[in-house]
Amino acid sequence: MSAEMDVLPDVELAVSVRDAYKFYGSKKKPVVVLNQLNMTVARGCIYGLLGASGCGKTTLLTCIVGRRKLMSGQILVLGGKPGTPGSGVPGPKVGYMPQETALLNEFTIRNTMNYFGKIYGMTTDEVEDRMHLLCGILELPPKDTQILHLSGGQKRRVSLAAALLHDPELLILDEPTVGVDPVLRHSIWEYLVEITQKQNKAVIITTHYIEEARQADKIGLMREGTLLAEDAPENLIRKHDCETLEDVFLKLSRRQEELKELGITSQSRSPAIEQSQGSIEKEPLPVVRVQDKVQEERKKMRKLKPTILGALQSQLMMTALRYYRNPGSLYFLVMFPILQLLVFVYAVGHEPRSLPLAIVNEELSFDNVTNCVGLAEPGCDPPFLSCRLMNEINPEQIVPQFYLTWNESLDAVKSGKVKGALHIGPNFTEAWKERREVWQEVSDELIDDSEIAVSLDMSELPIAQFLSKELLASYKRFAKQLLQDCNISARHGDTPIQFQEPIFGRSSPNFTDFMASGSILTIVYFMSLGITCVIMVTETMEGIWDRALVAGVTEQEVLVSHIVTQTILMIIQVVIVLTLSLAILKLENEGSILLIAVICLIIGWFGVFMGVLISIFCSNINSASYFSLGSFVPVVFLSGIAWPLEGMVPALRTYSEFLPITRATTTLRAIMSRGWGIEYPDVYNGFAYSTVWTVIVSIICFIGVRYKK
Ligand SMILES: Nc1ncnc2c1ncn2[C@@H]1O[C@H](COP(=O)(O)OP(=O)(O)OP(=O)(O)O)[C@@H](O)[C@H]1O
Repeated sequence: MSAEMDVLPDVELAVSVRDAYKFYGSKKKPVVVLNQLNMTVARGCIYGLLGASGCGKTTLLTCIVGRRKLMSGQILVLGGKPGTPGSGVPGPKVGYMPQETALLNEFTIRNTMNYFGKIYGMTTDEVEDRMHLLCGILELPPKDTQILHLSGGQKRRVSLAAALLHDPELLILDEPTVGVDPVLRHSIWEYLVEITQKQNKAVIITTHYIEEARQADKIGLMREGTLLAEDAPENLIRKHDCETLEDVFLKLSRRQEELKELGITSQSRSPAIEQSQGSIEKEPLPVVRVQDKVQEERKKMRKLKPTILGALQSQLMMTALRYYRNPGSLYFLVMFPILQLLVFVYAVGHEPRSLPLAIVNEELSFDNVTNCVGLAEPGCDPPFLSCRLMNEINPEQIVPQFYLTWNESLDAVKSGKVKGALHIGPNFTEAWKERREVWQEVSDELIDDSEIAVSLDMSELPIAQFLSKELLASYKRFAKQLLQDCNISARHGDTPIQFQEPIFGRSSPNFTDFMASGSILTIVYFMSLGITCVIMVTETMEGIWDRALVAGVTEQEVLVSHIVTQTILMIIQVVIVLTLSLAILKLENEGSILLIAVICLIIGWFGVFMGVLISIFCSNINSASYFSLGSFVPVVFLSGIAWPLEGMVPALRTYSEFLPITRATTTLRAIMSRGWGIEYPDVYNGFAYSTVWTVIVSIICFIGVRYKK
């Protein structure tokens, strides 16, 4: 058989498949789907491909349109090998209606036709003319009806119209009449007969209605990856002495089983497969003239050439309509970055407030303890110094809860009622006075009496640290004031380390400033990644991606159109995030807004390409979501966004510093907090690293997109 392929292809053959072999899975455990299959489809012929579910029909059709490759064997379509330059397949020569409707719910019928028309390179007028014709033939609802509101059968007809839109030479229809009522099914067949007979086009059609296939000129009966027979329906019925095609199929299936039991594989008996040789003898079918306009239309159609511009226009139109008709998505696009930023700014990094602290003041009776009102007298010799100390505690930050004994206060800490306990002994004031007088010879006992014991719940580190800081500050204020009142320099009460005005940042920095740069980049990165990934996986699942490729646009061209569209969305989000964080929330920024915007855009692009990469390897939304969500925690914790890199285990730190978001975070922090420009290594390193990473991932995407599932 393959020798036949070496001679010049028969120009009257629309499709010729020889010894097609294909399996899914690994070489070790192959699931053979096409097994030395031969098939011949002439021009001017309707070829009905029949077979049980799962026998490999769709796989065969996708190989014919060039979307899948055979492991061995050959396919010629309209004289060329699908997928080779100049073959025109995939391309406008072929019209493909996949099994799934492959339509966008957000579109109207008109939008759908314009979308595919633009991909094919048709003008708006050409699309309008063809749409008008096809709407009549396929009895489509009004053109401005949204796909979402169509029934299953109506959607299939719109999908069929999309396959017919550009008037292709070869039509490949995977179950076009499912869910279509008998009357309309009849008129669809009439139309197919019309275009094959009058325009010499070829149609390959799969259907589950075996008797419907009697209207085909030739039938291929497929089972377990091979064709059991291939001939005109009447010939098959006559040859096998059956009454219906169904009987023929059952008879041939039984024979295949018997041959299998005898150990005769399809490969060894391939030449014996029943095929009609030479031209197809066909009974003239009772053709009802649908419309002679078809002929005129065809003359009007010029040679179409899909372009990247057309793909881009379609992509932009699709994205705009998706957001217009889906307010939820628009909300996600605009409001999510705003919400995320607001949550970050108002929830992270601020000093804790209203922390309950158990206080045991043995200097006072319990009644007096609860309020030191009137007891915190000024001067060098006040009666209750402990009340002076209490007054220094900021009640907005620390809420005192008074206890009688130290044990009771410790129990309160253990039971979680308070965050810590503070103890002032009965001789506190006396001890302080004595300390002041006998400064040189202070005994241990005196030091004990003047000490304030504090016991904290250290399980919540930030709170414990904050309480320690606040209590130390309160003590300092108390000590300094007392010294001042006693005419001693307040500086004696200070620690000998004096912190001057900071070189960068604020005197009392908060964690929000530290995390701001990383949070801005994380929001930009994950929003870009998420949106790109979801849109690309959805399009693949909806069959839109495949349809665009069958129309003749390359994977790379579709990818470029996606990247341009996603870039527009990403720029919108960067503008939102930066306006909110810098202009409205006024996060600390000492640097150039241009540099901030550029690093955000680079990370946004990195997110877009990572989204593309995930969509290449994940064939459904679930796995893509798991992948995206799973990468969130490592990115946040490894990039030094939440904790300084200096605090990481050394090996992990080396690895983290290699990551693009880590460098970009350091860069953005340097720009925003220190006002550094591009001349500083911390700044240009981040730009260089994230750019190189983005370029590497984009190259992988452009190569890998060919293998997109
Ligand atoms: N991408 C894939 N990976 C692995 N197996 C696959 C893949 N696509 C299809 N198969 C398997 O290959 C076999 C043939 O599938 P195919 O879709 O070609 O059958 P079909 O005849 O078109 O079925 P139906 O009439 O139900 O659409 C099935 O067993 C299917 O599970």
